[in-house]
This record gives sequence, structure tokens and C-alpha cells, in this order.
Amino acid sequence: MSDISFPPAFEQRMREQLGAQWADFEAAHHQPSPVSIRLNPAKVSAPPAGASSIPWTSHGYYLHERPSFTLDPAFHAGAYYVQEASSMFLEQAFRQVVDPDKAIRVLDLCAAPGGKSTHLLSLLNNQSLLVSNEVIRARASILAENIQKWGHCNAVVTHNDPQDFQRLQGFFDVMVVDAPCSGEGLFRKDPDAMQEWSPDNVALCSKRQRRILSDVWPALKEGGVLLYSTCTYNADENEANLAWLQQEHGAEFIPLLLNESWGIQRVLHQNIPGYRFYPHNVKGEGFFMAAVRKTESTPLSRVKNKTSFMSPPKKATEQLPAFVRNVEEKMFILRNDQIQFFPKHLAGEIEFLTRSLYLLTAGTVMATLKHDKLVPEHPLALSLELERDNFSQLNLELPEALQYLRKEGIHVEGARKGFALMLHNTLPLGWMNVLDNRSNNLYPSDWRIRKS
Ligand SMILES: C[S@@+](CC[C@H](N)C(=O)[O-])C[C@H]1O[C@@H](n2cnc3c(N)ncnc32)[C@H](O)[C@@H]1O
Repeated sequence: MSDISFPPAFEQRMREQLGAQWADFEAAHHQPSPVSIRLNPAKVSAPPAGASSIPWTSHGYYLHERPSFTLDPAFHAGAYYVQEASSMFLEQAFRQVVDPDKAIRVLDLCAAPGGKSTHLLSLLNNQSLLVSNEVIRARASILAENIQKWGHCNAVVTHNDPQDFQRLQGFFDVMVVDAPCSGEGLFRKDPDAMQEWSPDNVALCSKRQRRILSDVWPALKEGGVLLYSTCTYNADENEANLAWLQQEHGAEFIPLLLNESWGIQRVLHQNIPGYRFYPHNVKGEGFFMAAVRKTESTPLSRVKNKTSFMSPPKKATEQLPAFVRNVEEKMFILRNDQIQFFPKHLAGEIEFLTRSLYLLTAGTVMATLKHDKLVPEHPLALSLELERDNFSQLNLELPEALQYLRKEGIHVEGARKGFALMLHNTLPLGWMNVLDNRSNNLYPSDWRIRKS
């Protein structure tokens, strides 16, 4: 049993906060963290052998041991996301407050590496739009990678400061703010996080969270819903921030229904309900979530239907049906020699975003244009919209699949000349370019497996 010594000020506060439950809380920190994944229901349906369901989410599973995810081709194919179980409670909040049939605009403000955004994509209907934002550049690239892997084309990845969203008055129906926090709920999983913890850091985080909330609040429409979460236990970063939001702006709190057996604690602060996850009561890490409805009147941004995107040249457009399903329902745009596509009905909204924010990706990055020819990009191989039957497909056994994912050379006997799709257990992994006497592995260098 490893010895855990909490920062003294943290321990003192938690002892007061938990009372008789303190001993159980401390004991939970001597237990291993549960390992959990969330399946991409658009790519796989069968749970892994021996896995057990996470009760508050439809596609989340606890694994009985931690496999090497890096050496599992399905992980690289976007078939699942490795995510901490408590965070998947987002699904409960979302399903309880959002009409599933309505086309809505959702912002995930602090989105990297993409756990909540990929989850939201599985919950949203095809008519809806997800704007997934990250303020730190390197993290925004990882976010874009994870969104592309998930395979949906109704997401935009932006790299902006929260205050930039003030340009989008009343634009969003739902906002998820999974705020940067002091991380008390991660002490079991990552004991090094305790080194960074201090009462001053909690105060700093709380101040920053208020600034983030007030920066982004104008972009939520009247009647819109904010889902606020952190992975920390203290009230200053959670319910006190929400009480502040209510005082400063018009907001009402939305109670969520809980199943008692889940072990989630309902907290009330000035009559404001929040939901707290403690590792001794819940099979997951520390987490907090609350749902808030905006009651303050807000002017609405005017989105025009007319767009001024650059279209691909005619010769390229003629080739699109060979690559993508239902091209008539999509808009294809040319951005820096790359063709990206998204649902046609979202064109006005995405144009509006392009004028107001810095977009890394708009929908799926499908191909690069080379002398009027389309060279497919990696995300197209993982896209749910790929016209798969138009390509040679080669199912690789595990050793070859790993060779492919390391970007090594592999034999592609029997594949037609041209771009061929590499698969493992029927899941697309990426492209090979098959030439007369050789073939080129087109797996992206940045994404390749480096582990032996
Ligand atoms: C808790 S993490 C988000 C995790 C993510 N929602 C997920 O489920 O994968 C918080 C994120 O906020 C970002 N962040 C840090 N400072 C920020 C700020 N001042 N404004 C907005 N986001 C910030 C961090 O880079 C980090 O990606």
C-alpha cells in the first residue's frame, strides 16, 4: 500500500468537508484508479470482453486491467476514447436538459484533449453543430486529431481565448465549460498533482474560472444551458462560482435526476444544486458538475445563409463522389490547398464562425489538391462519410497493422493501383498509395506509434 501524504491545508479542509467520510476518502486513495473507455457507437457496438458498464452513460465501460492502448489498432481507428468514468456523467446532464430532436449549436470551450467533445459528438444529432475550442495551441492540435479520429463532420475546432467568443452574442444553445482547475480529484491518478496544489492556487483557479465564465457567457442564448464542470472538490471552484454567476448574471439552476446506487452526492449551496463525485462513493475520480439555464436577455447574432467560401475547382469537384457519401448534402471548401467538408445546412453558421474565430478545422479534412487531383488525407480514412467501397481494402493482422501504424513498409499484395484503405478487424486505419512496383505508407508521421 503506497503512502499518500496530502498537502496539510487540503487534508484539513477535506476532513471538515467530509466529516465521518474522511477515512473512506483517504482509503480510496490507496486503491488503484479504475480504467475506463467510452466506445464510438458509430464505429463499434460490442463491449470489450469482460468489461462492465458505467451506469450513467450508454457506451462507457470499466476494464478489468489496463491494456496497452498504444498497441491496439482500434484505439488509433477512433473506435473508443480512454476516459475517466466520472467525466462521462456529462451524458446524464446533456440528456436531461437537451431536446434530442432539436438542431442545436454546442460550444465545448475548454476542450482538449477531446474527451467531452467526442462524447458530445456521439450525443448530438446530425443536424447539430459542435464548436470545440482550446486556448493552448499544442493542445488544440491534439484536440483536432481526436475529433478527426471520431469521424463526424459536424464539428469545428477553434483555437481562441474565451473572450473572443463575445463576438458571437447569443449564438450557442448549449455550452460546456470543463474549466482548468486545481485538480484535487486527480490526486489518486496523478499524485504529482499534489505538488502544484496550494490554497493560493485554488484562489487563482477560482478567479480564472470566473473570468472564463463571464467572458463566454454573452455567447450563450437566453434560455440556453451551461454545463459547468471541474475535477476538484472545493466549493470556491465549484458551487461558489456558480452562485457568483447567478448574482452577476441571470441564471437559474437545473436539478438533475440521480440514481442513488451511483453514489454521486448532491450538494446545495445557497439553494444551488451541484453534483459531486468522491472516489470512495463512486467508481471513478473526483469530479463536479452543475447545469445552469441562462435567464438574462441576450441579443442574437445574425447568421446569413449566403457564404463566400472558396469552392474546389470543377475538376476536383467531379471527383468528390468517388471519395465521400451523399456529396449533395455536404459543402466542400478549399482552405490552403486542402479540401474540407461539413453538412451543407451548417454552411451559414460555419462561415459566421470563420469571420469571428481562428478555425483549425471545419468539418472533415478530406484531401489535398495536387494538380487538380485529390490526394486523400488521413481523416477521410477514419470518417463516417467515406465512400469505402470505391477503394481497395486490405485487412491487416495485428503485427502488420502495428507495422502500418508505425509508418513502416508493408506488403499490399492484391491491392489495385491507387489509394488503398488499410483495415484491422474491418476498422479503417489509414491509406497506402499502391504504385507499380512499390507502395507508400501514408500514415501521418505525427500520429505514428513510436513505442516498440
Ligand atoms: C480540464 S481540461 C479540459 C479537458 C477536456 N474537456 C476533456 O474532456 O478532454 C481544461 C482545459 O482548459 C484549458 N485552459 C487552460 N487555461 C485556460 C483559460 N484561461 N481559458 C480557457 N481554457 C483554458 C487547458 O488547456 C485544458 O485543455
